[in-house]
Amino acid sequence: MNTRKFVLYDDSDDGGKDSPAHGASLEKYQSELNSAQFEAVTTTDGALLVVAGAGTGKTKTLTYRVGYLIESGVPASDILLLTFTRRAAQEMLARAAAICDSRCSQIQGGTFHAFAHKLLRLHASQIGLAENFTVLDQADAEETLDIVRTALGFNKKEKRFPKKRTLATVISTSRNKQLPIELVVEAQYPHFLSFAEEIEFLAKKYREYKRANALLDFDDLLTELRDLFLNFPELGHQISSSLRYVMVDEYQDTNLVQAELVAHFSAVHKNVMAVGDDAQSIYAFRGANYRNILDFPNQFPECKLIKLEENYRSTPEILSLTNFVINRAKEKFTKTLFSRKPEGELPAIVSAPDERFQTRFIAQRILELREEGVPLREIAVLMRNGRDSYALELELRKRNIPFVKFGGQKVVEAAHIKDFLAYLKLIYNPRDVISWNRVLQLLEGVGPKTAKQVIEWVKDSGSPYEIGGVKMSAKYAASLKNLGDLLGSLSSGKKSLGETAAAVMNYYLPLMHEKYYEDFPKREKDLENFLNIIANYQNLETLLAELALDPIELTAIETEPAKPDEQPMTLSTIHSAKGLEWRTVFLINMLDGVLPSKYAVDDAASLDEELRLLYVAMTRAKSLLYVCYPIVCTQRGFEDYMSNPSRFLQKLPDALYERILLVQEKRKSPPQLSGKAKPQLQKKASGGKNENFNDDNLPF
Ligand SMILES: Nc1ncnc2c1ncn2[C@@H]1O[C@H](COP(=O)(O)OP(=O)(O)OP(=O)(O)O)[C@@H](O)[C@H]1O
Repeated sequence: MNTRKFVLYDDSDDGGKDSPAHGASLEKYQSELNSAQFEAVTTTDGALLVVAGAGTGKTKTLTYRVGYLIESGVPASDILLLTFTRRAAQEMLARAAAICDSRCSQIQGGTFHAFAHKLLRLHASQIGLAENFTVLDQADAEETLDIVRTALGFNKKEKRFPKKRTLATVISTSRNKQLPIELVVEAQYPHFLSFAEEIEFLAKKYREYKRANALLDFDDLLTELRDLFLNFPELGHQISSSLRYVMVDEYQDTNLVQAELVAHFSAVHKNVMAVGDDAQSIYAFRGANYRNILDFPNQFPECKLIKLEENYRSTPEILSLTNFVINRAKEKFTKTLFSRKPEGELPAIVSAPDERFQTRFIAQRILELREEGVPLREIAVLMRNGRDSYALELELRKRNIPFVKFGGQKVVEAAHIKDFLAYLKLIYNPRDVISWNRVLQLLEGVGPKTAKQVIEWVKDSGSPYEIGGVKMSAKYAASLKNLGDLLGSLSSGKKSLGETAAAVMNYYLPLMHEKYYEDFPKREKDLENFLNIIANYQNLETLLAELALDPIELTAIETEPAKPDEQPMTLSTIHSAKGLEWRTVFLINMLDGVLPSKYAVDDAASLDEELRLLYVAMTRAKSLLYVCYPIVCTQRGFEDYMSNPSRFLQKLPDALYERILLVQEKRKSPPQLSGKAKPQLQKKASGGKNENFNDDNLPF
């Protein structure tokens, strides 16, 4: 890595001030951690790499290390803990606070992007960034690319030019993997190779456009911060001096820029700990490089390595199956995970006649588990794609089973919320062209052409909210003036965030009524719930940044508030289930083409990543694991076809699992399924006959 260091102050003579004072009572740590975990917690100085398998206590180790450092007298603000999601950070800090005290919640941290955002805001003026820069979320970044693409006339090429989403992927991959655009196009979109030069040019123009309009996309947050360290060494030194202890979770999913940032953060004190599991690397598609974890000892030559191999999460039965599955990966780093937990039930493979049966099986089984005393919050249904659970969501609602969903559509992706947020974004940054485009086109009669004219005026104007003065046909004058007056009056900062949001809501509701007449009541309810969420944020800047950096799931506002005495169960994509655990896990739609994805089957490295994804999913289960697939699937709502169970389920040793067949019987006891017959479980030891089931195998 080409990193130049400019160490301007000499901190070497600090009398060992980095070492914690060891005021912590070691007994607590010794009794609750195994010896490897204890070593990882108490080895605070220097570089440390903790490589560990699933469920071996990485999170626990990090949490206890935070507690240990704080109890040893390290000020919370000197500690940086980087996690993969904000949720993970919040959970970890809450757990740390339970071990130690509330000081733990004061440590610095969050995701790489959020921490980078915080530092860039803080130092914007010093490094030549506009202070009110806007963070582009994924959708906004694509819109911006579209604007640039259209301005360059690339959308009018005779041959099909790549769409905005493809362009965004190519540009982002090239930046995250630090590869030339041409190589990325060749590897991922060879049919667009003839456009490589244009894409390169477009990427350059996109960069310029963002700079000119004070816009930063996600990748910029990381690279701008990296550049801060490279170009402003004194400032960089000041930042790393303040970070005495740096800890990074999920290191296997960092990309090259993130690895560079870790080196910069820890450049002064050199106390850096990375924790990760190469078998759980599932973000290569976003530029993550699991080799970072292998390179860590090279990056930090005096690095100590600690392995965690005792799995505390799962029963030996679940562990045997997951060990077998991950050992099929072509490229792997062998770890021998073992469990001392008492024996439990074999994991089950459930072949359902069709998707409806799969859904009914899961809903019914959840109710049974609840009857048996398993709290709903200890149950999760995991899936490859967010859309895989739509039918199940309906069924759960029908049966009044409360759930939250992670990894599905985000609040900010829903059209009406996007509209609503566009006003707030304009109040914050009146030069946000994408938001202007959106809100202008909500006005009656205003189409893309008129919106463009107004935007051109806004760009050149010193007082962008005064759009009422734009020379336009009289039919728009009043509505433009209204809009400009609203935004202008709310931009003064005199109103609280809640009051601002309420005023926007008042203005927007009649427009929403026009635009979404069909399902207006539902959308209105969404917005009301969204206003409640907004009430938790301190100000507009924090709200917009956090929504972009860590979007809220749509079901979080759609679902009825959970009963206070019963926390909901979880539906989640596998990617969003990372780091979490539940007593019972259902994995649905385990079909070839889904997991592994049809886009991955021709490439060994991609197949390995899919296998790791399955491994992550299965290792979330503590006691019960159900791997389900429908034998017959339906596409476009009416065409049935025979599916293939995932190739990863083939040739599994019989001793590692049992099969469950779903049998439909007339009910003797009171009906639960709206008077219809309900499917019964029929367990079958896998003993030798594990060929795929078809309708003939099913006893009905
Ligand atoms: N030393 C220990 N003694 C008892 N239980 C432990 C110990 N270490 C971890 N556990 C428990 O094991 C489970 C898994 O731990 P944790 O979530 O920290 O693992 P992890 O390595 O982060 O898992 P993954 O990477 O799979 O998400 C948790 O329920 C945790 O409380």
